[in-house]
Amino acid sequence: MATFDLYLDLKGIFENQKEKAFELRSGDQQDRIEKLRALQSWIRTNSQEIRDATFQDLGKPGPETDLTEISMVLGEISHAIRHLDKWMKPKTAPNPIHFTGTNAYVQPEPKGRSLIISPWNYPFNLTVGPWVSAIAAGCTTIIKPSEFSPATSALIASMASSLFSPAEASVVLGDVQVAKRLLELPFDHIFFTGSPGVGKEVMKAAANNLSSVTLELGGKSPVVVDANSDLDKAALKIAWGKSINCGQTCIAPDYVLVNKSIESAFLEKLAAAFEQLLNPRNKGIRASNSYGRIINMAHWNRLKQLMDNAVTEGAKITYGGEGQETEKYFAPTILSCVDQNMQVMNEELFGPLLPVIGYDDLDEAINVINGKPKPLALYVFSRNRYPVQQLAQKTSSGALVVNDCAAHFGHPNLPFGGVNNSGIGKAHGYHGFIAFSNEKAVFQQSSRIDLIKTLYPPYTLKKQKLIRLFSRFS
Ligand SMILES: NC(=O)c1ccc[n+]([C@@H]2O[C@H](COP(=O)([O-])OP(=O)(O)OC[C@H]3O[C@@H](n4cnc5c(N)ncnc54)[C@H](O)[C@@H]3O)[C@@H](O)[C@H]2O)c1
Repeated sequence: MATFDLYLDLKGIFENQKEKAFELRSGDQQDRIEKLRALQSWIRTNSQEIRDATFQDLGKPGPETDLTEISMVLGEISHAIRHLDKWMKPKTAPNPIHFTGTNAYVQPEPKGRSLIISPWNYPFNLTVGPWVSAIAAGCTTIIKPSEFSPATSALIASMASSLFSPAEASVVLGDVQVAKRLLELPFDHIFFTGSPGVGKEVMKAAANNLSSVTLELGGKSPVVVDANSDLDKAALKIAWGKSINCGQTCIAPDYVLVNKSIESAFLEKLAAAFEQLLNPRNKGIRASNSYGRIINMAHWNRLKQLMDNAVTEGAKITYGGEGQETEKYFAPTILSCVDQNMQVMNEELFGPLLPVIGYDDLDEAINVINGKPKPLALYVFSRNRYPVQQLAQKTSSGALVVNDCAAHFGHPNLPFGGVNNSGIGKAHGYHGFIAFSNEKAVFQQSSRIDLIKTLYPPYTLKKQKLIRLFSRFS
């Protein structure tokens, strides 16, 4: 397979996958497992190249790449290999009484030709992860990774070309224009990971062909810290969730709502937690080899402007606040005295800024959360059941995580995804497999007992009684 550049014939690449997509419908489990094993082996052999590429793109520390990019994808692959047999099997649909004698089951079949469009923040994980699901489901794939993480995107292109024919998997390198042109094609499924704004564009384009979509989007994921919580643990976990990839994580804690009775203690512990994680030898976080960089100057400037704007409007920087432009270094920064109307509370931060707002009553915190679009994740730290139950009942989010941050991403059996503005559809494990599969309903009438036939016209009195009887069992 060759790597494709900007203005090559995208339609040609798409057409070239038609026959293969048909061939893959045969549902050869062993064939899919062999492909997954080949991918697994390539990743294991080339893990240093992956580390180098993500370092080049985002200054990601090697161990962070191991944890959040490589091991996540390897986990996704081994989980798929282990469970593919079960996933591919038809699932019996139990018969109600009037279907007695029929055979009904759900047979997952590959949707066909799929498109994966991915972002720059976890450029390996969020491109190859969905691709694993597409392979497991038996789809062909065109992949458009982000233009803002060029080293990792190029590496993925070379991985694809060494493992697959272009008829099965093609990586198209390019920008928004390329993505838009790809979206004109009648894919059977589009798996998009990115911002809610672009997600809307993707869904509009998909509507022209009625292509199904999985939209893995972003937003503002809140954290609620209850008065009765383990503050040291909460601070450490929030600081970790925010410092990984410099906060450029879709499920990073975006802002914290903390009970006012513990607000000042929490602010101190949060600052101490950042120090513990990123500055243990007191040489400054900038010198830390455990902290990455902002993707580009446009995002660095966006974050600086957000921080300056908050300060101008009365927020206080209680920790951090410094940066270094040429290195694209931006310190983890805690903002207090934050107001709901500030810009930092009204757009996804996607960086190391962390506004902290005190609340008196849990309902106040719930109202803040419900005043914004439904988040991808909602975190709550508490020793009590009551606040957790209240948040579970009164708010909606892609995930509810209690006493931890971001850890749910790695759970192989949980669906990963948002709700409305934070996403449509789910990823990971079985849920990813299903995203790329059509759950075909198969219904086979019995040649011996056919109760359905007894309901056909003419509607004699006896048949009317029978219909009424059956409707009681429906
Ligand atoms: N839910 C998740 O799993 C998840 C994971 C990571 C990031 N995100 C979200 O992604 C966003 C950050 O990533 P980003 O800046 O790369 O997102 P983005 O939406 O700007 O870009 C994502 C991809 O879409 C392409 N694209 C951009 N504009 C397009 C358009 N008009 N039409 C078609 N394609 C277009 C880009 O080239 C890129 O490949 C954040 O909002 C973050 O929360 C979500």
